Amino acid sequence: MDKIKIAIQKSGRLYDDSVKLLKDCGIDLKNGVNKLKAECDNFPMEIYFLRDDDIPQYVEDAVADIGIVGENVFYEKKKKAEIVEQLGFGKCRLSVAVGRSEQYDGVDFLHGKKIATTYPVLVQQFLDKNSIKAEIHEISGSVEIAPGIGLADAIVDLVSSGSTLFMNGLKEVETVLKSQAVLIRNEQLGARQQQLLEKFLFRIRAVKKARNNKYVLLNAPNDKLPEIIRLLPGMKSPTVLPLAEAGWSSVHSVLSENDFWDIIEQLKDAGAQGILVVPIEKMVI
Ligand SMILES: Nc1ncnc2c1ncn2[C@@H]1O[C@H](COP(=O)(O)OP(=O)(O)OP(=O)(O)O)[C@@H](O)[C@H]1O
Ligand SMILES: O=P(O)(O)OC[C@H]1O[C@H](OP(=O)(O)OP(=O)(O)O)[C@H](O)[C@@H]1O
Ligand SMILES: [Mg+2]
Repeated sequence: MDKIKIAIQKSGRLYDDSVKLLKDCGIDLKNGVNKLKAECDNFPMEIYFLRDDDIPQYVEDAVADIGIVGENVFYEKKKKAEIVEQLGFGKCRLSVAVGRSEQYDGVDFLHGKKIATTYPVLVQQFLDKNSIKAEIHEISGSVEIAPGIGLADAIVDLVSSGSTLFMNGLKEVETVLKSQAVLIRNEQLGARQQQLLEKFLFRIRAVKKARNNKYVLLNAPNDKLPEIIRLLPGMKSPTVLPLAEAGWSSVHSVLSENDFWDIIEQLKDAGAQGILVVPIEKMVI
């Protein structure tokens, strides 16, 4: 086959960001409503829409060459596939939670307790690592309700804002795993699929870099330029262009999202004016 086959979630937390990533990579998928398979005009890729739990198995079996799935599911399923890239979305953590009124003072609390979860493998690993013996009660959803209805003493489930725990009278007490969406690949890709994966990865990295950076334009009096340039890393070094008004320049540069607010404040203090911040669509270094 001359195409690379990718499996993504059919609907749920990862669907929108997975489709957006493909689109930002310039891959136009033509999917009719409710279709479980999509093709693309402008990249040799076929897209399968699946339950996220099934994606690692499909990738191990080479039904799909690559897939997008949460690390939580990837490590729970223990299938033969390889993580190739962290994708920066679907960020959450797999955590232990107990009733808000419980007096929790360490993992020993879990000794002899009943723990409800959708992640028995990861929970067992966590218990073994901490030498805790507890009973794991596997359920397939609505885990947060378990302590309230007497089904379990604690739960292990995904948390991001914490509002589901809060609404169910629970508190988060331990982190079992930090997770985000990852791109996984079959371990024995054919030469053509490997080549297409590398092309796709090149685009993903350009999109990720662009998302993590901003393009900054500002005006500055020429006598302040040395200090302002010192604050700006740029891809190589900042661009400096003269303004129509004598004695002033326009400075252009790229700033990482993480350092952004700190550096903007310092730029203002150093005499920068009219600071504009613009999103970057793609970034290739
Ligand atoms: N609250 C959250 N915030 C961010 N990411 C999350 C959150 N909850 C889950 N995720 C991530 O998104 C993945 C899919 O979550 P979702 O709740 O859609 O799964 P699901 O109900 O099992 O879906 P499916 O129908 O495909 O089996 C999770 O495995 C996890 O990696
Ligand atoms: O900490 P929070 O921001 O509240 O998020 C946590 C919730 O999000 C996920 O469920 P989701 O809403 O995806 O529904 P699901 O249980 O049907 O998968 C997860 O299973 C938690 O229940
Ligand atoms: Mg699922």
